[in-house]
Amino acid sequence: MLEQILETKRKEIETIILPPQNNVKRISLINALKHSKRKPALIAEVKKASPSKGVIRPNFEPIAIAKAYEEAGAAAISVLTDQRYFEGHRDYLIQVKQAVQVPILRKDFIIDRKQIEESVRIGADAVLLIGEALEVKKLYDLYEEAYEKGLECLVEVHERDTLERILTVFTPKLIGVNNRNLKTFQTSLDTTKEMARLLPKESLFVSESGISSYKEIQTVREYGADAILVGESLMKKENVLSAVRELFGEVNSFVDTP
Ligand SMILES: O=C(O)c1ccccc1NCC(=O)[C@H](O)[C@H](O)COP(=O)(O)O
Repeated sequence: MLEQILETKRKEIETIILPPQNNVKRISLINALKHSKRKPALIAEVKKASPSKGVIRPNFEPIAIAKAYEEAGAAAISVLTDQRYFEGHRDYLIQVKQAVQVPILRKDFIIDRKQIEESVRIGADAVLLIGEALEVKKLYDLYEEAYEKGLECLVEVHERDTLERILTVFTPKLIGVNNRNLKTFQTSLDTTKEMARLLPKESLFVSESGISSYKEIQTVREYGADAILVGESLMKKENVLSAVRELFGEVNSFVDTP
């Protein structure tokens, strides 16, 4: 599946028309995660659909969702901008950035400098770089390019080998361990557990995907996660504000009937 997505991206890059520079105040994702009141800090995802689940949220209103996430105490918001597989759009990120004060992560398949420039112009604060999608040298070049342009990077890994390869070249400031197997789409928090002990102490650590309960939050916290990235389980709930509170064990999910 990843190869299929990347093939689509390679073709799309040719067609990207860079929008004019959007004058926005850049906010540090890393600082927001470090200083979050919620522990682990929450990166809440604006996600309409996915290759594994199809449409998750038919009634999709990115601005309203983002504002609710912010009100619920999310430290940052992740916006999927891939159109083909996630029904996202770069315009959603532009709109969300204007509507909230928390940092915005552009969640897409970044494989080229042109996408970094595009991310700057649409107002992203950080971009995702996926270890399995890039040669380490290329990943490092994009990482440097992003930082030079004022963006931070979440360097995501799914497999131990990928992490080990990256760490021979550099130490990312922010590392995401993705619990989703890219071949089967199954999620397992064991991935977080297994990778946690390999992570450099100086990197901030995000556990991504497949988190849907307070118990699971406690589990990844025990494994050492500083932050979590959650999409589907929040997007499936009509009221995302109370969905965040439920996820963090603050309100009961049961509604009493008379
Ligand atoms: O979500 C998918 O099905 C997917 C499939 C293939 C590549 C990436 C995919 N998701 C991107 C993400 O990493 C997630 O949207 C993010 O971590 C949130 O995960 P979840 O809470 O499970 O929606």
